[in-house]
Amino acid sequence: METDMSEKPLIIALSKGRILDETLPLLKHAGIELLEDPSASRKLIFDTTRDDVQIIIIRATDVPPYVQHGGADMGVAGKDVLMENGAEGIFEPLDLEIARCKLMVAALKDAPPVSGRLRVATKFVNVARQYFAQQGKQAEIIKLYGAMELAPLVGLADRIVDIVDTGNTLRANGLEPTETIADDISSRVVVNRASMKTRHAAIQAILDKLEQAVEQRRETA
Ligand SMILES: Nc1ncnc2c1ncn2[C@@H]1O[C@H](COP(=O)(O)OP(=O)(O)OP(=O)(O)O)[C@@H](O)[C@H]1O
Ligand SMILES: O=P(O)(O)OC[C@H]1O[C@H](OP(=O)(O)OP(=O)(O)O)[C@H](O)[C@@H]1O
Repeated sequence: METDMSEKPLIIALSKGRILDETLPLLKHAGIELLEDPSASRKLIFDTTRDDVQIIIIRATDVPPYVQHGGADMGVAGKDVLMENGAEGIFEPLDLEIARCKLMVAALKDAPPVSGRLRVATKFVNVARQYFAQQGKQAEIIKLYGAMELAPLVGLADRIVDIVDTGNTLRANGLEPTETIADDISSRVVVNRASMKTRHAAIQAILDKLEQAVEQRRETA
């Protein structure tokens, strides 16, 4: 095992919203707490109660590339984002069991079957392309960055591929799920491959504490 000779703090990448909110209590168990409230700051990099750990707050979809290319040693990302991005160069050692949801295909309620090429609107273009190819269905994938539910309503697409939790967003827009692509989406800890070697002791200690926190929460749930 290589020794960590680095003086640099270990960097953990999180994204604003549910991942930050649900990961912070788990990190607290590892003695890592933010020294300031990120919602009251324009900063992107934050000191923590541990001198050797900093937290960066970036877009959810940017966590994999940051970790992959060493801009962060570790991070937390939704499995959906990891499936879309590809997991080359990153380890995925722990399921935090937070932000649970499904990745589904949806259509207008009672939509007739489509003959020929399906038009599919999504931000998960790689996942969608692969899924419809596996199903042997021809699909034209339309890349959107949000509000996918709108696309079938205005005739932009026949189907969407999106995250579904309660199903409220689909229902509110007259849509219904038609197929499940993945029913086990949750947020995972990801670790840069090189960091896993060079900073193994520090990273493993954090992973162990996070795992304990996940188990404790599971027992009290
Ligand atoms: N409604 C939901 N319920 C539960 N988990 C969800 C829900 N929506 C998304 N998630 C999960 O949480 C992760 C983060 O979602 P979040 O909405 O915080 O960011 P985002 O909108 O995907 O990112 P950004 O706004 O930066 O583009 C997603 O990758 C997914 O795994
Ligand atoms: O099945 P539901 O419980 O309605 O959840 C599904 C919705 O949640 C996500 O959006 P989110 O609330 O994260 O908003 P955003 O993608 O615009 O950030 C997703 O993009 C869906 O629109």
